[in-house]
Amino acid sequence: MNQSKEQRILNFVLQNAVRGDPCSVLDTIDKYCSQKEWAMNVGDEKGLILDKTVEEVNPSVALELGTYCGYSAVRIARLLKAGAYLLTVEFNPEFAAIAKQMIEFAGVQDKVKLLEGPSEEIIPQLKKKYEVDTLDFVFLDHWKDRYTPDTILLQECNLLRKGSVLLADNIIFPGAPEFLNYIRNNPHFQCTNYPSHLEYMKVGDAMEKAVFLG
Ligand SMILES: O=C(NCCCCCn1ccnc1)c1cc(-c2ccc(F)cc2)cc(O)c1O
Ligand SMILES: [Mg+2]
Repeated sequence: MNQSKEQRILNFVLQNAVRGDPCSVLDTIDKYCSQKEWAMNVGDEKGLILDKTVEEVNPSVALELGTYCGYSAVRIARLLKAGAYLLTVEFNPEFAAIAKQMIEFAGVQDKVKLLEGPSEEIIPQLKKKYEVDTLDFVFLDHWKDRYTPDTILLQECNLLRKGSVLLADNIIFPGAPEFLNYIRNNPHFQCTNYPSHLEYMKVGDAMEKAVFLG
């Protein structure tokens, strides 16, 4: 059975990156996806915006929606302080299996909990099943039409506190127009736009940061 693109990306990392070195895993994925096969990792350019936001927030508890191959989970986890952790949600079992191996190879598995399933089912379980109080940081990178309903769900489940930071990928391409309209017109959020480019391409894209005001 011929391999998936995601399996080829993982194999390239296993053969070319340095085990236990998150930066080498990120660089190797970026090399493969810019030179051989495009893939929907947040990438190196938008990755810098993600890095700066994570460093600014310095979260104790972070949530990622949309794990894919684990690139942004490794990117976020490598910056977390001792005792801090990332919960990452992936709907697709094949992607989750790849991401698990990627996260372990990078050596950040002790900081990352990979949750497999639909975000609308997992979010309501975070407090009781995963012992979350509130989330300091949320990275939205899953289905673009889920950004708004899941942001509403996070609020309904009391998972946000004054100062919680949301960062959303793909505001321009593929685009999340309904989310942009929702979040920018919501008095409970303070928004900032970060223009950038679609991963590995010259196409314009952007990230949107939204701080929950309580
Ligand atoms: O669809 C995207 N991500 C969601 C993937 C499925 C998430 C499944 N899931 C996980 C948890 N709950 C649900 C995405 C797409 C593109 C893109 C850009 C150009 C193009 F021509 C085609 C595609 C670029 C991204 O940066 C993206 O993030
Ligand atoms: Mg994305």
